[in-house]
Amino acid sequence: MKQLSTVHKYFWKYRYRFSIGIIFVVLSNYFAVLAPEITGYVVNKVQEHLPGGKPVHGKESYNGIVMLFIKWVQQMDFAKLVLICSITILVLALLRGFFMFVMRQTLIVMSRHIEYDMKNEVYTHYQKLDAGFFKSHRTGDLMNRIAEDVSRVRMYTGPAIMYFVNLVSLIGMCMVNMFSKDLNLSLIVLSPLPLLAITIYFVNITIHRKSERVQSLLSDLTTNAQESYSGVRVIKSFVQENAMLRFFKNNSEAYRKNAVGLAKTEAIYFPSMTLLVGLSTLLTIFIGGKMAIDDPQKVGIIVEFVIYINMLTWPVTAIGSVASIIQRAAASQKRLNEFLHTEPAIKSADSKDETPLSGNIVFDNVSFTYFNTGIKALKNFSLSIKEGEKVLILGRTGSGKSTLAQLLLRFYDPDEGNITIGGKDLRAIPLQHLRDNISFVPQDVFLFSDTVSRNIAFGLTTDPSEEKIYKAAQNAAIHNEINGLQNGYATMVGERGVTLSGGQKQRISIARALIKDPDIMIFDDCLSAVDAKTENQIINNLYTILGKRTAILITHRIFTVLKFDQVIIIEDGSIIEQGTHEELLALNGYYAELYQIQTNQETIS
Ligand SMILES: Nc1ncnc2c1ncn2[C@@H]1O[C@H](COP(=O)(O)OP(=O)(O)OP(=O)(O)O)[C@@H](O)[C@H]1O
Repeated sequence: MKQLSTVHKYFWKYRYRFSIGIIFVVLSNYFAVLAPEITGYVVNKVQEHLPGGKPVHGKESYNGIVMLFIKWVQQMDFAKLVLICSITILVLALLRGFFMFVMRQTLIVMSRHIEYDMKNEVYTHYQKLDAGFFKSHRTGDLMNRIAEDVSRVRMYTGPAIMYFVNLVSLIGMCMVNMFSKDLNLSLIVLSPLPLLAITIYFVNITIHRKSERVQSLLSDLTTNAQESYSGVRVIKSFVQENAMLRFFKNNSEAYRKNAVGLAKTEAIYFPSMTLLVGLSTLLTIFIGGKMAIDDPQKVGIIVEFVIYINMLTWPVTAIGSVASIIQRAAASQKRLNEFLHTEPAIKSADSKDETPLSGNIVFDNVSFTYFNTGIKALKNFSLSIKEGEKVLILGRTGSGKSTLAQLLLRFYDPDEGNITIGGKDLRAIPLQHLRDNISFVPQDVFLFSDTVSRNIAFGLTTDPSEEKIYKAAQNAAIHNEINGLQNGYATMVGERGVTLSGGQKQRISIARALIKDPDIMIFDDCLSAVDAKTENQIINNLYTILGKRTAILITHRIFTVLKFDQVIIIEDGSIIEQGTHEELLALNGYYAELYQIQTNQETIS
């Protein structure tokens, strides 16, 4: 419960709506409890008119408004009295219904506003967290928090609060009326209700546990099916259809068993609830009936009590569900709090310094270990890149090349040593300013489910002109292919759109970086899926585009078309060779060997 105090700020935010909602709940119940009193009164009047009926002289206590109503109608003749009472009961029901409607309109709508605010809060927090956080949390888990957990907390901020206020006010009002009329009868007929509430609470917990299990099995089944569809080519080529089918059948069987178990529990739940409610009504009729035989003047009260018991049934059954909604919401809020209290490991500098960053990048004795795997990706790494220099970074797979780029963009901070740009430590530069000034083409291409042109313009704050988009695409050697798509630049790509080849995606990703037009550019192995001819075309274009910019090109290949000021060879997180193309050839090491292999291949092809 303590966990839920985090959402109370929202109740304060929507305090007017919240207070009006509570008033509506109370009003709807107030009109509801007037009806049994009038019914009791009219039943007494009917009893008096029956052959052998006795006049009722009891000093029944009525609500103030009901007393005034009785004073007004008791002068009327019998038929008119019954008619007016019936119309009044109908009007009270309508009033109750109206206030119930506005109560839902205020409290449930408030909970939807809170849900919206919470989703925004969670989403905004996701945006602030660092790359390390996303590596150590499963995407499914993160999605669950923003969808499932927020929905469960909404159930607390809306329905649970509404049912709770409803049941407290209705039970309170009914009890006041019942106790003031007959204390003993009240205690007897109300006695099964706590038992009903406790039973429902425990059954609800069981149902919840079972449905959680069914939910998780369903999610396994869906993942299983989804992997079978997306990996269909691997499954078929390895002739594993039967094995996959067996796996699916096992998952499916576990799901079936648990779903049937849940259905059985639910099948017992509703009839037993009705039975317990029926018991209360039966008790009222039985004991009240005996009392009415001894004293016919009590008939009105008995009828009133039967109505109260029926009225109380729903709120009492709701006690159990409200308790379990609150429990679930508390568990979900705990998960949300854990995450909302996670401080981003990478914090932006508290400075407004926005002096242009154009080069002079220095890695000074930098070491970095990935905390989740313990892999030391960079070891005492030192490198100086002057403004305007073009640097080629080569090395075997896993040698630490991408880590270098990620440290420069501050996805992570080094464990030891410093990285500076223009003499300023990265940690002293506002994060947004740093990233705005660097264009990065990552190794893993990601295209959003949007049009080609919007994917290219993604990093810009204002909509660029068509010409600017075309220019970026031309420089990335993808313009003609985009024009060849059915809807050209308006073609949808990503999950919902057309299937682009790996090389096409890489080039759209390059165009996205080029259109940003910053002073520092990093290309991380972004030509791996492009054929040699297109690769040459892009490299040639880069030669012109890069101009005076500082550029780092990470790759597995040597590009002789572009003249690099420095070529760096990394091995196991440290520099093993460094110099110009000519210097490294003269060294006769890794670079020379790679150059030799590449030249031989090019000659053969
Ligand atoms: N997010 C990560 N979490 C944990 N370990 C990582 C992570 N990223 C990379 N590593 C490890 O750090 C080492 C350096 O990886 P890095 O990606 O920098 O190499 P690379 O030279 O860019 O490789 P490639 O050429 O294959 O892209 C590798 O051993 C890799 O397994």
